[in-house]
Amino acid sequence: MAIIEVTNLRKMYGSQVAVDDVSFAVEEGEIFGVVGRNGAGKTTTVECLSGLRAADGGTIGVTGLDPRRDRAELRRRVGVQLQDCSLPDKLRVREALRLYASFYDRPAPWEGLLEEVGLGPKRDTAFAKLSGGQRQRLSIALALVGDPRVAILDELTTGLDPHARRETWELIEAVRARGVTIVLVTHFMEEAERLCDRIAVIHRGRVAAVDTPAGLIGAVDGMLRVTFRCPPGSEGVLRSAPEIARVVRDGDEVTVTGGDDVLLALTAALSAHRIVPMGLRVERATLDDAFLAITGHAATDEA
Ligand SMILES: Nc1ncnc2c1ncn2[C@@H]1O[C@H](COP(=O)(O)OP(=O)(O)OP(=O)(O)O)[C@@H](O)[C@H]1O
Repeated sequence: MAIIEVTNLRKMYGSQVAVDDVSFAVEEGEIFGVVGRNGAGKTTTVECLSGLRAADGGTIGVTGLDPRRDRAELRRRVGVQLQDCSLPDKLRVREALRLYASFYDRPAPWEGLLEEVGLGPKRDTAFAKLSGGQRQRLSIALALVGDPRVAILDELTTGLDPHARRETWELIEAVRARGVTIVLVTHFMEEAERLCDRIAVIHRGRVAAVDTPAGLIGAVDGMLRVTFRCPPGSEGVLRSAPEIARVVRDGDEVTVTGGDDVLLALTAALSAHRIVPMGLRVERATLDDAFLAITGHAATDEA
C-alpha cells in the first residue's frame, strides 16, 4: 500500500519553476530514492512532502494526511532530516535529543536511540566537537526521536568520507529494518544503487523515470561494456553481430557494448577470425550510466 502519494506536484519560486510536474508513490517499508543533479527540484519536492513548503499545484498524501492542512499530525508521523543539520555549538548530544524529544507527546526512548546510532560514547560531547559523520548520526537520531512512520533524509552523506558514508548506509538500513519508510534524497548514484528499493530520477523539475535500480540499469542500451586491445581495423568483424550494439575504437582500445550475450558473441566473432583480444575486461553498466542515458547528463559534474 502506498504510504506517500504525490500527483502532479508543482512549485514556483517567483517566476521560476522549481518543480514542474512530479508524480510518484512510495510503498510502506521502502527505501525510496530521489536522485537528480543540483537544482533538479529534489529538496523542494521533499520540503513539500514534509509540509515545510506549500505546493502551488498537485496533491500530496503522506500516511493519508495532507502535509499543509494536517501539519501538526504530520509532524508526529514524519521525521525530517534536511540538508546542513546545524545546532548551537555548545549543545551536547544528549541535550539535543532530550530537547527534540520534548516536542512530541510520545517520543521514542531517546537514550536507546543514542546507542542505536552509535553516539552513546559521545552523549556529553558538544555539537561543535562532533565529526561530520557524528553530526549526520545525530541528525538521523533527531529525525527518529518522534518515532515516525516515515523518515525523509536529504543529502545525508554529502561531505562524508567513504568510511563514514558506509557507516551511515548501515544505519539507514537498520532504520528501515525497524519498519520506517525512508525517502532518501541523494546525488550519489552508488548510494542510491546500494540502498534504494526504487528510485525516482528528477530532471528539471520533472520525474524522468521511476524504477528499481536494476530496472533503471537494465533499460540502458548496452548493459555490458567489454574493452580490449586488437590490431587496428580488426574490430570490423564485430560490427555484423546482432548482439553487439556498439563498437568504438579509441587509440589502442576497442569498447564493445551490448546485452548479456555480448561477451559470447564477441569471443565467437573474434575467434572465427583468429583475433586474440588482449587485456580484456568486462564492466556492467551502473546507475551512473542509467542516469546519463535518462537525463543526458552525468549525475554530478565530477562524474
Ligand atoms: N528558496 C528559494 N528561492 C528561490 N529559488 C529557489 C529556492 N530554493 C530552490 N530554488 C531554486 O529551485 C530550483 C530547485 O531547487 P532544489 O533545491 O529543489 O533542487 P535540488 O535538486 O534539491 O538541488 P541540490 O541538489 O542542489 O540541493 C533550483 O533552480 C533552485 O535554484
